[in-house]
Amino acid sequence: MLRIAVPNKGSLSEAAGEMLHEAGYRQRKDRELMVIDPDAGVELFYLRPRDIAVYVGSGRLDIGITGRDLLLDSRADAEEILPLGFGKSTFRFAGRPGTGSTLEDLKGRRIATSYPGIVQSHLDRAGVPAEVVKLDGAVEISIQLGVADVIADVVSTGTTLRQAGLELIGSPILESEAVVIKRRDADPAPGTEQFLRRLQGVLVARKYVMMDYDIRAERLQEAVDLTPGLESPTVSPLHSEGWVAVRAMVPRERTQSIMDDLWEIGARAILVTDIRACRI
Ligand SMILES: Nc1ncnc2c1ncn2[C@@H]1O[C@H](COP(=O)(O)OP(=O)(O)OP(=O)(O)O)[C@@H](O)[C@H]1O
Ligand SMILES: O=P(O)(O)OC[C@H]1O[C@H](OP(=O)(O)OP(=O)(O)O)[C@H](O)[C@@H]1O
Ligand SMILES: [Mg+2]
Repeated sequence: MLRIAVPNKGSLSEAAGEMLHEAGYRQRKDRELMVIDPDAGVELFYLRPRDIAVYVGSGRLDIGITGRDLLLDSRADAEEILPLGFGKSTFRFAGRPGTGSTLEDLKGRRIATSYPGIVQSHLDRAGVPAEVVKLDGAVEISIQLGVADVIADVVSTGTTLRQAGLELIGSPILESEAVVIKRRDADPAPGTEQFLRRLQGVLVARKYVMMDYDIRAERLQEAVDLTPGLESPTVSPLHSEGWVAVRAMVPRERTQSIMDDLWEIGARAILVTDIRACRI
């Protein structure tokens, strides 16, 4: 069975659970640490997100869901194989106003972070010597409390930084999101392809809707240009002479504007439905 590591807590756990549920995997009850789903051929292990790359990198578990930033910080022998589109964040330096505006301004400073691996590599690459202070969390307050001059942390909405009166320094160190990982340079374990196909199906079902409409045959080409589908739209004859029915997947975020444009060229009976599941 495919052994999969899943976040048990923190920012990624709920969204990862939802995605696995939508992909048809059994959900954990209460706070089970392990779930066996014999029908789907997987064993799910609920672990701290920070530890997931370590388990996968060591080969104890076949694949895992974690954050790109956590993967890189761990320096584990694991690699990203599929981005999942949730848990998005950036990783940034910040300090009190006036601390500096570029990476070079961090020279000789004390930098507090829960991600010392990322920060140290970034400083080494840039040739900027600084002292990295490892904290477990709530790093934004460390400057006020006098243990650091600068912080490096996950920024999502920016609210925490604003509340602490801190300003961003330099450009983003990293753009992160949840990713599927496997052991680096190892052949994918049996069942990996099927797992990825299921998750890709969820990603597509979230990103696209199905659009159906009727159009006069002579305007079909214009309509198909508006709704080219993923490969090619389905076109079927209608009982009424000179009309055809078209069915195509369209990006969810463009649904309304595509309906406006279709209407303008004479499409009628435009219907939009959610895709519950798919394999592309
Ligand atoms: N607002 C956010 N705060 C923290 N992490 C976030 C946020 N948005 C996305 N993430 C991502 O979630 C992962 C961090 O999750 P993790 O469970 O380690 O930390 P956490 O959510 O801060 O939980 P904890 O309370 O255990 O510190 C990283 O990949 C990070 O990029
Ligand atoms: O930009 P924002 O939307 O404000 O989110 C980012 C903040 O959220 C996280 O902290 P969390 O609440 O997980 O506490 P922690 O620092 O103890 O991990 C993260 O470490 C930042 O502090
Ligand atoms: Mg946190």
